[in-house]
Amino acid sequence: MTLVIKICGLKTSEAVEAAAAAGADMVGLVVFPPSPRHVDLAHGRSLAALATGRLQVVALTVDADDALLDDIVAALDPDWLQLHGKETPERVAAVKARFGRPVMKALGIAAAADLARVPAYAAVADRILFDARPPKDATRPGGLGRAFDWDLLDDLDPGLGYMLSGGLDPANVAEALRITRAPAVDVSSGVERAPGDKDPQKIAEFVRAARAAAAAAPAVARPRA
Ligand SMILES: O=C(O)c1ccccc1N[C@@H]1O[C@H](COP(=O)(O)O)[C@@H](O)[C@H]1O
Repeated sequence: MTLVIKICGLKTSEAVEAAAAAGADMVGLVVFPPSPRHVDLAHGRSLAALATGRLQVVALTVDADDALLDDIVAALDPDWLQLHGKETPERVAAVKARFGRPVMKALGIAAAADLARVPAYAAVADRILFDARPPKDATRPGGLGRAFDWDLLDDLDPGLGYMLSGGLDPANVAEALRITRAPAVDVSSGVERAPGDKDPQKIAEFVRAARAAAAAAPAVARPRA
Protein backbone atom coordinates (compact mmCIF):
# COMPACT_ATOMS: atom_id res chain seq x y z
CA MET A 1 0.00 0.00 0.00
CA THR A 2 1.28 3.47 -0.85
CA LEU A 3 2.03 5.77 2.04
CA VAL A 4 -0.49 8.59 2.29
CA ILE A 5 1.09 11.97 3.01
CA LYS A 6 -0.83 14.99 4.25
CA ILE A 7 0.60 18.49 4.52
CA CYS A 8 -1.54 20.52 6.91
CA GLY A 9 -2.11 24.17 7.68
CA LEU A 10 -1.58 25.67 4.22
CA LYS A 11 -2.37 29.35 3.84
CA THR A 12 -1.01 30.28 0.42
CA SER A 13 -1.27 29.14 -3.18
CA GLU A 14 2.53 28.77 -3.12
CA ALA A 15 2.17 26.17 -0.36
CA VAL A 16 -0.56 24.29 -2.23
CA GLU A 17 1.61 24.23 -5.37
CA ALA A 18 4.58 23.03 -3.32
CA ALA A 19 2.55 20.17 -1.82
CA ALA A 20 1.31 19.12 -5.26
CA ALA A 21 4.76 19.36 -6.84
CA ALA A 22 6.30 17.33 -4.01
CA GLY A 23 3.81 14.52 -4.55
CA ALA A 24 1.78 14.82 -1.35
CA ASP A 25 -1.69 13.24 -1.33
CA MET A 26 -3.67 15.54 0.93
CA VAL A 27 -3.64 19.12 2.13
CA GLY A 28 -5.27 20.40 5.30
CA LEU A 29 -6.94 23.78 5.65
CA VAL A 30 -7.36 24.88 9.26
CA VAL A 31 -10.59 26.69 10.13
CA PHE A 32 -9.93 27.58 13.76
CA PRO A 33 -9.28 31.29 14.48
CA PRO A 34 -6.82 30.79 17.40
CA SER A 35 -4.45 28.92 15.07
CA PRO A 36 -1.68 30.77 13.19
CA ARG A 37 -2.77 28.59 10.24
CA HIS A 38 -6.42 29.68 10.26
CA VAL A 39 -7.90 30.54 6.89
CA ASP A 40 -11.18 32.39 6.49
CA LEU A 41 -13.74 30.71 4.29
CA ALA A 42 -13.30 32.98 1.28
CA HIS A 43 -9.56 32.38 1.18
CA GLY A 44 -10.02 28.69 2.03
CA ARG A 45 -12.38 28.36 -0.91
CA SER A 46 -9.72 29.58 -3.35
CA LEU A 47 -7.04 27.33 -1.85
CA ALA A 48 -9.37 24.32 -1.97
CA ALA A 49 -10.23 25.08 -5.60
CA LEU A 50 -6.52 25.20 -6.45
CA ALA A 51 -5.95 21.82 -4.80
CA THR A 52 -9.03 20.00 -6.06
CA GLY A 53 -8.28 17.31 -8.63
CA ARG A 54 -4.62 17.18 -7.58
CA LEU A 55 -4.75 16.77 -3.83
CA GLN A 56 -7.45 15.65 -1.44
CA VAL A 57 -8.68 18.56 0.63
CA VAL A 58 -9.11 18.13 4.37
CA ALA A 59 -11.02 20.73 6.39
CA LEU A 60 -9.63 20.79 9.94
CA THR A 61 -11.98 21.97 12.66
CA VAL A 62 -12.00 22.01 16.46
CA ASP A 63 -15.32 21.31 18.17
CA ALA A 64 -17.18 23.02 15.33
CA ASP A 65 -20.99 23.15 15.53
CA ASP A 66 -23.25 22.18 12.66
CA ALA A 67 -23.69 25.76 11.47
CA LEU A 68 -19.94 26.28 11.07
CA LEU A 69 -19.52 22.89 9.43
CA ASP A 70 -22.35 23.76 7.02
CA ASP A 71 -20.44 26.90 6.01
CA ILE A 72 -17.11 25.06 5.74
CA VAL A 73 -18.54 22.29 3.59
CA ALA A 74 -20.30 24.81 1.35
CA ALA A 75 -17.13 26.88 0.90
CA LEU A 76 -14.39 24.25 0.71
CA ASP A 77 -16.25 21.18 -0.56
CA PRO A 78 -13.65 19.09 1.30
CA ASP A 79 -12.89 15.45 0.62
CA TRP A 80 -12.42 14.89 4.37
CA LEU A 81 -13.47 16.50 7.61
CA GLN A 82 -10.80 16.40 10.33
CA LEU A 83 -12.22 16.76 13.84
CA HIS A 84 -9.35 17.84 16.10
CA GLY A 85 -11.17 18.81 19.28
CA LYS A 86 -12.95 16.96 22.06
CA GLU A 87 -15.64 15.52 19.79
CA THR A 88 -17.22 12.38 21.27
CA PRO A 89 -17.78 9.20 19.23
CA GLU A 90 -21.47 10.21 19.05
CA ARG A 91 -20.53 13.60 17.63
CA VAL A 92 -18.21 11.98 15.07
CA ALA A 93 -21.06 9.70 13.96
CA ALA A 94 -23.46 12.64 13.75
CA VAL A 95 -21.03 14.70 11.62
CA LYS A 96 -20.46 11.78 9.29
CA ALA A 97 -24.20 11.20 8.91
CA ARG A 98 -25.01 14.88 8.35
CA PHE A 99 -22.31 15.63 5.80
CA GLY A 100 -21.83 12.24 4.13
CA ARG A 101 -18.08 12.77 3.93
CA PRO A 102 -15.23 10.73 5.40
CA VAL A 103 -14.30 11.87 8.88
CA MET A 104 -10.84 11.75 10.40
CA LYS A 105 -10.82 11.99 14.20
CA ALA A 106 -7.69 13.22 15.96
CA LEU A 107 -6.78 11.65 19.28
CA GLY A 108 -4.12 13.13 21.54
CA ILE A 109 -1.68 10.53 22.82
CA ALA A 110 0.67 10.82 25.77
CA ALA A 111 0.46 7.38 27.39
CA ALA A 112 -0.70 3.86 26.55
CA ALA A 113 -3.96 4.50 28.41
CA ASP A 114 -4.93 7.08 25.76
CA LEU A 115 -5.25 4.25 23.24
CA ALA A 116 -8.19 2.81 25.18
CA ARG A 117 -10.39 5.33 23.34
CA VAL A 118 -9.47 3.93 19.93
CA PRO A 119 -12.16 1.21 19.55
CA ALA A 120 -15.04 3.61 20.24
CA TYR A 121 -13.76 6.06 17.63
CA ALA A 122 -12.70 3.36 15.16
CA ALA A 123 -16.32 2.21 15.11
CA VAL A 124 -17.54 5.54 13.75
CA ALA A 125 -14.62 7.35 12.06
CA ASP A 126 -13.09 6.63 8.66
CA ARG A 127 -9.59 7.30 9.92
CA ILE A 128 -7.94 7.95 13.26
CA LEU A 129 -5.20 10.56 13.44
CA PHE A 130 -2.77 10.15 16.31
CA ASP A 131 -1.27 13.41 17.54
CA ALA A 132 0.64 14.31 20.68
CA ARG A 133 -1.65 15.28 23.52
CA PRO A 134 -1.31 19.08 23.96
CA PRO A 135 -0.21 20.64 27.25
CA LYS A 136 -3.08 21.84 29.46
CA ASP A 137 -2.36 25.51 28.79
CA ALA A 138 -2.09 25.15 24.99
CA THR A 139 -4.03 27.66 22.91
CA ARG A 140 -4.78 24.98 20.32
CA PRO A 141 -5.04 21.19 20.47
CA GLY A 142 -2.57 20.50 17.66
CA GLY A 143 -0.08 22.02 15.29
CA LEU A 144 2.38 22.40 18.14
CA GLY A 145 5.34 20.52 16.65
CA ARG A 146 5.17 18.13 19.56
CA ALA A 147 5.85 14.41 19.15
CA PHE A 148 4.71 11.52 21.34
CA ASP A 149 6.36 8.19 22.07
CA TRP A 150 5.93 6.35 18.77
CA ASP A 151 6.61 3.01 20.48
CA LEU A 152 3.12 3.33 21.98
CA LEU A 153 1.72 2.43 18.57
CA ASP A 154 3.69 -0.81 18.38
CA ASP A 155 1.31 -3.73 17.85
CA LEU A 156 -1.62 -1.37 17.41
CA ASP A 157 -4.32 -2.59 15.07
CA PRO A 158 -7.06 0.04 15.15
CA GLY A 159 -9.01 -1.91 12.54
CA LEU A 160 -8.97 1.00 10.10
CA GLY A 161 -6.48 3.28 8.43
CA TYR A 162 -4.68 5.64 10.74
CA MET A 163 -2.48 8.65 10.30
CA LEU A 164 0.56 9.51 12.40
CA SER A 165 1.15 13.16 13.26
CA GLY A 166 2.72 15.33 15.91
CA GLY A 167 6.18 16.82 15.62
CA LEU A 168 7.10 15.09 12.39
CA ASP A 169 9.69 16.73 10.15
CA PRO A 170 12.00 15.80 7.25
CA ALA A 171 14.68 14.55 9.66
CA ASN A 172 12.55 12.29 11.85
CA VAL A 173 9.81 10.95 9.58
CA ALA A 174 11.89 7.93 8.50
CA GLU A 175 12.44 6.88 12.11
CA ALA A 176 8.77 7.45 12.91
CA LEU A 177 7.77 5.18 10.01
CA ARG A 178 10.34 2.56 10.94
CA ILE A 179 8.92 2.31 14.45
CA THR A 180 5.20 2.64 13.76
CA ARG A 181 4.84 1.34 10.19
CA ALA A 182 2.05 3.88 9.88
CA PRO A 183 0.11 3.81 6.60
CA ALA A 184 -0.19 7.61 6.56
CA VAL A 185 1.63 10.67 7.95
CA ASP A 186 0.63 14.28 8.55
CA VAL A 187 2.89 17.28 9.11
CA SER A 188 2.44 20.95 9.80
CA SER A 189 5.05 22.72 11.97
CA GLY A 190 7.88 20.55 10.65
CA VAL A 191 7.65 22.02 7.15
CA GLU A 192 7.46 25.68 8.17
CA ARG A 193 9.83 28.65 8.48
CA ALA A 194 7.61 30.04 11.24
CA PRO A 195 4.10 29.13 12.50
CA GLY A 196 1.78 29.38 9.50
CA ASP A 197 4.55 30.02 6.98
CA LYS A 198 5.14 26.86 4.94
CA ASP A 199 8.56 26.26 3.38
CA PRO A 200 8.33 24.65 -0.10
CA GLN A 201 11.79 23.14 0.27
CA LYS A 202 10.92 21.49 3.59
CA ILE A 203 7.69 20.16 2.08
CA ALA A 204 9.68 18.55 -0.72
CA GLU A 205 12.26 17.15 1.73
CA PHE A 206 9.52 15.73 3.94
CA VAL A 207 7.74 13.96 1.08
CA ARG A 208 11.03 12.63 -0.28
CA ALA A 209 12.13 11.30 3.13
CA ALA A 210 8.74 9.74 3.88
CA ARG A 211 8.46 8.05 0.48
CA ALA A 212 11.99 6.66 0.74
CA ALA A 213 11.32 5.29 4.22
CA ALA A 214 8.03 3.72 3.16
CA ALA A 215 9.68 2.09 0.14
CA ALA A 216 12.33 0.60 2.42
CA ALA A 217 9.77 -0.73 4.89
CA PRO A 218 6.18 -0.77 3.56
CA ALA A 219 3.37 -0.37 6.05
CA VAL A 220 1.04 -3.15 5.08
CA ALA A 221 1.89 -6.86 5.22
CA ARG A 222 5.27 -5.95 6.61
CA PRO A 223 6.37 -8.80 8.86
CA ARG A 224 6.71 -7.70 12.43
CA ALA A 225 10.23 -7.72 13.82
O1 LIG B 1 -2.10 23.39 12.81
C1 LIG B 1 -2.75 23.91 13.71
O2 LIG B 1 -2.58 25.08 14.04
C2 LIG B 1 -3.80 23.10 14.41
C3 LIG B 1 -4.72 23.78 15.18
C4 LIG B 1 -5.70 23.08 15.86
C5 LIG B 1 -5.76 21.69 15.76
C6 LIG B 1 -4.82 21.00 14.99
C7 LIG B 1 -3.84 21.69 14.31
N1 LIG B 1 -2.89 21.03 13.53
C8 LIG B 1 -2.74 19.63 13.42
O3 LIG B 1 -1.95 19.10 14.47
C9 LIG B 1 -1.25 17.95 14.03
C10 LIG B 1 0.22 18.02 14.39
O4 LIG B 1 0.81 19.16 13.86
P1 LIG B 1 2.41 19.38 13.92
O5 LIG B 1 2.98 18.70 12.71
O6 LIG B 1 2.90 18.79 15.19
O7 LIG B 1 2.58 20.85 13.87
C11 LIG B 1 -1.50 17.86 12.55
O8 LIG B 1 -2.57 16.95 12.34
C12 LIG B 1 -1.99 19.21 12.18
O9 LIG B 1 -2.85 19.08 11.12
